[in-house]
Amino acid sequence: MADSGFASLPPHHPQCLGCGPDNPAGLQLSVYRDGDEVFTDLAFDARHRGAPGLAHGGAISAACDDLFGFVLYVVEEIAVTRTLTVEYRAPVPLGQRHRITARLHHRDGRRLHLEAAGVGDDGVTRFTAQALFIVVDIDHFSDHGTEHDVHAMFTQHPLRTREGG
Ligand SMILES: CCCCCCCC(=O)SCCNC(=O)CCNC(=O)[C@H](O)C(C)(C)COP(=O)(O)OP(=O)(O)OC[C@H]1O[C@@H](n2cnc3c(N)ncnc32)[C@H](O)[C@@H]1OP(=O)(O)O
Repeated sequence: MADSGFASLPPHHPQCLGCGPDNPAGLQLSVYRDGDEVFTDLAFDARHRGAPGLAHGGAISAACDDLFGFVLYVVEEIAVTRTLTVEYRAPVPLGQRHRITARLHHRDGRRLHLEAAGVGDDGVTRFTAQALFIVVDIDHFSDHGTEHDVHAMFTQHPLRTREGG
């Protein structure tokens, strides 16, 4: 459970693999904003198992990728992942809570350089991640989702489109 006093951020959409509350196969991240950073408190469970007792690297990567998608609320742009690098520094035990924090490192035109770290309640940093997101406009999504779903995703969110300002 996150500390009170931080702004809760809405999921990208209800079925999102990372943060959708209606996706039973998802991570169901609850994400908060703390100034220019976003964070989530996550304990991987049996659905995310890799080696016995340990979280799968793909699940850790998915958590980082989705959390980076919440930095967009800070940047106030729509962007998508072009590259994602995860450094697995130590095994992540199932059931052990980690706080994953993400932020914009710097921006270069359409390129958003992002960084994240996952730190256990015991203070151990078990993974870090860097990503390059590229700013896109809403048309990026409209070829694949229904018009209704795409507009619902963005009208609920304080994200600006490149065209919309
Ligand atoms: C609403 C948000 C939800 C968030 C959910 C969580 C995040 C996600 O999982 S998003 C889903 C996964 N990602 C995707 O599906 C993206 C798929 N890729 C694409 O659609 C395209 O490659 C896309 C849109 C990223 C970029 O394509 P395009 O718009 O043609 O850009 P492109 O011209 O190739 O590159 C844009 C700029 O980035 C630069 N660039 C591209 N790749 C790199 C790279 N690896 N390193 C450095 N620079 C790069 C280019 O040189 C270019 O620079 P400039 O503007 O100065 O010329």
